[in-house]
Amino acid sequence: MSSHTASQRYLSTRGGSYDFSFEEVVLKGLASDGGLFIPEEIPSLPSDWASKWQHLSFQELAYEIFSLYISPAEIPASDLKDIIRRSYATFRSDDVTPTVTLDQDKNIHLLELFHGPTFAFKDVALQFLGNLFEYFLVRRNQGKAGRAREHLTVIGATSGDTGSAAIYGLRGKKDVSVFIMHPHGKVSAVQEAQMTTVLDANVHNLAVDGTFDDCQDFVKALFADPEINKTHRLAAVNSINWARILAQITYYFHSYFNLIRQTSFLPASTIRFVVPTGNFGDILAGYFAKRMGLPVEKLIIATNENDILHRFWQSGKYEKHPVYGKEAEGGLVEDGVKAHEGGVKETLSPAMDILVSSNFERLLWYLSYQVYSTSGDAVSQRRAQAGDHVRNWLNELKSKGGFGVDKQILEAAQKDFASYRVSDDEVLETIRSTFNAPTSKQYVLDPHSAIGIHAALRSAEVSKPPSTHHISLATAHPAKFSNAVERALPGDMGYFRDQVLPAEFRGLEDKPRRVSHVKKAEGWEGVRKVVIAEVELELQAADEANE
Ligand SMILES: Cc1ncc(COP(=O)(O)O)c(C=O)c1O
Ligand SMILES: N[C@@H](CCOP(=O)(O)O)C(=O)O
Repeated sequence: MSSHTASQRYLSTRGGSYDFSFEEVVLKGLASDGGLFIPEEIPSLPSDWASKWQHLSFQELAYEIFSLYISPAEIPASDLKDIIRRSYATFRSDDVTPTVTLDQDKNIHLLELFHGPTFAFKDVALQFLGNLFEYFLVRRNQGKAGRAREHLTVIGATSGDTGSAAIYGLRGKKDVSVFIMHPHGKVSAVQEAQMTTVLDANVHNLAVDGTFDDCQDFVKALFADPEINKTHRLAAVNSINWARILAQITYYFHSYFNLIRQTSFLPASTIRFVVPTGNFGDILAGYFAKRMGLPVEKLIIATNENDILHRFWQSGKYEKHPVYGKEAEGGLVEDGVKAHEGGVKETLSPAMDILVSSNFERLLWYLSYQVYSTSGDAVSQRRAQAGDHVRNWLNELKSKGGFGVDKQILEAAQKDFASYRVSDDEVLETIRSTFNAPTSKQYVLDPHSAIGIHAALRSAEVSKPPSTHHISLATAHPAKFSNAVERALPGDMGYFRDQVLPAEFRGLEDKPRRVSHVKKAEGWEGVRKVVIAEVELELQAADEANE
């Protein structure tokens, strides 16, 4: 236990109960039983939240929301406000995450989440997490020198956006080394350049032969490895880290209030958030907002052709078996289950080319708690039972490649969420039609945001009442994925270069880079070797600087 009074206790989705503070959960990332941390209680909103919060800035709203989860005994109010202020001072929009209306007749809006330093929604959480790590380390290292100082070894997996956002959130920070694994050759050219052109000594890029899921598995293997955990304090920047989810809750509230201020939306109207989904972290923050009391009718999961979540919402079966023609045929077969490489399809929305969505485990816990709880049982027993269910499902996923849930679990999931699967052709068509629509003023969508808009339009066709407002999350700037934009708008690339391409991206790809290559055969142990060696070099350099 830390010396700071815990805001609330955290549980592991796999049944463990931990007396950890917010600080410990943020620094640990993953529970030692392999589960993800979840807060014991989802706090309810204060009764006057709607009137009291409606005119708050993004930063003020973040403070109110975070304060429901973090007690001032853990982070004093003035310190939390300062962390929030510094985290969002790096954004190019004063509103941090503005909401714009794309189609007034159909009530389709876009929540623009790409105004941070790396032009992707990940900045909202990772600017905050970088400053949180720094805050905790400064506090822990007061009066300590040399090797007695606590050092964080941050390990992350990325399909392109988390990596650059984490690197920009942590570059140059004292007592932190950051190692980011990306699937070699499978991120966009701009994403790769964003990550590998950062040459700060504490930043390490690893290009791994394999898929994003392999990188994510390597992260989990390192967290479970007793050897590295004996000598290194590992920390997570992926959305397995609870602080990532917490930070993302703010923009659901902020957008709701923006909608009320900017449009004909009345608090009594119906609202749906549409979220392009891969690892299920972004939409899980929406689920927390809804459970806290934000009046959201449904959360819409929008997947690309890697549609494990969409298939689950249709069938109650969560299966990673490949269903994609040629790639599937080329896949490996283990116990009748085709392994990853064949299961992931490379699409025009590469950041969502994910087979297994890590945060889905958190939702499963809540569904299981809701459905299987017996009212007579003690709360601790009910929590443990939910953890047992999740552990069994996850074991089946590992051993058999999938699992199925009972009808009641599926129905509970369908109550809060609906899903759509969007193909590459539909992505291109949506970028094109949005650009050409008279109402949307040549708006250029990135392919991930186009997946959201396509799903929003389909949901709008069937929504009752027809006045339902859809807020679709624009998760990245189109310049990060110019390949898809170029295919959708071949005649308008001059416009794209002159009007859309940010100055920050011009010349980026020509800058010097640093990246190590991890070959397939080296596996996660190969990554461990690189991490241990490079952290030691950094620590030696710090020793020499202090002599
Ligand atoms: C641009 C973009 N859109 C959508 C997603 C999906 O978000 P999540 O993984 O939180 O579901 C990601 C990455 O995860 C992304 O980088
Ligand atoms: N799309 C992500 C994949 C990692 O997801 P995370 O939200 O769990 O960090 C990326 O761009 O890296």
